[in-house]
Amino acid sequence: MKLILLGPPGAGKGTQAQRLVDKHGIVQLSTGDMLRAAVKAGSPVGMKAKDVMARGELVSDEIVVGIIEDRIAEPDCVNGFILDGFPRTVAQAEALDAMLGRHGLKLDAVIELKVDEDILIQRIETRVAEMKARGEAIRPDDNAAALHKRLEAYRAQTAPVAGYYASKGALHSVDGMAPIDQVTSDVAAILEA
Ligand SMILES: Nc1ncnc2c1ncn2[C@@H]1O[C@H](COP(=O)(O)OP(=O)(O)O)[C@@H](O)[C@H]1O
Repeated sequence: MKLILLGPPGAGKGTQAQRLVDKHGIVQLSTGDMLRAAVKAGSPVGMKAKDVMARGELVSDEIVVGIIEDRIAEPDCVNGFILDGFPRTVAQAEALDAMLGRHGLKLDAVIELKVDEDILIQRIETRVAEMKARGEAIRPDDNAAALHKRLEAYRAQTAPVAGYYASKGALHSVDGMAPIDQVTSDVAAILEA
């Protein structure tokens, strides 16, 4: 199964992706996680991405497309994957179509988690407070200024990606404001259809 989860920061993509991983035995490919790993490792990609990410802006399409193309060719992706945080621009979506075509792969579904914007800031603040309470490291972009930028980047660059898939008849929307288990069953219903 090959899926895309779309939605703004704080929409619950990570939570739902983890449940899909457990249920279907597929892998979660989060470009955010991969980029944070690259930053931590101090690789050339990480060095390019570090400051851009901390500001809450988007890393170049070229970098993330390259990362995803390498990753989907790895053996653990044979059962399928969930793309989380990618594609984040229409150019990335077009590059993904081309790369899937080259690998003879096809997406099963694109699922958008729809959430009111005012709730997002609140959710992320709660997440940060919980992580702090557990003594976990806070992401450098989980501060008010970067968060504002991330939402702005979402509106300007990523919201059009939903339109891109909608125009191909591939987009399914789920109410991301519903309780977590409800979102999970709404997603499951789409995948079973
Ligand atoms: N597909 C992508 N294209 C460009 N930049 C990306 C992409 N995925 C992740 N990033 C970078 O990593 C940061 C964190 O991404 P992510 O972990 O998905 O966070 P969130 O969805 O909570 O904003 C983004 O703000 C951006 O700088």
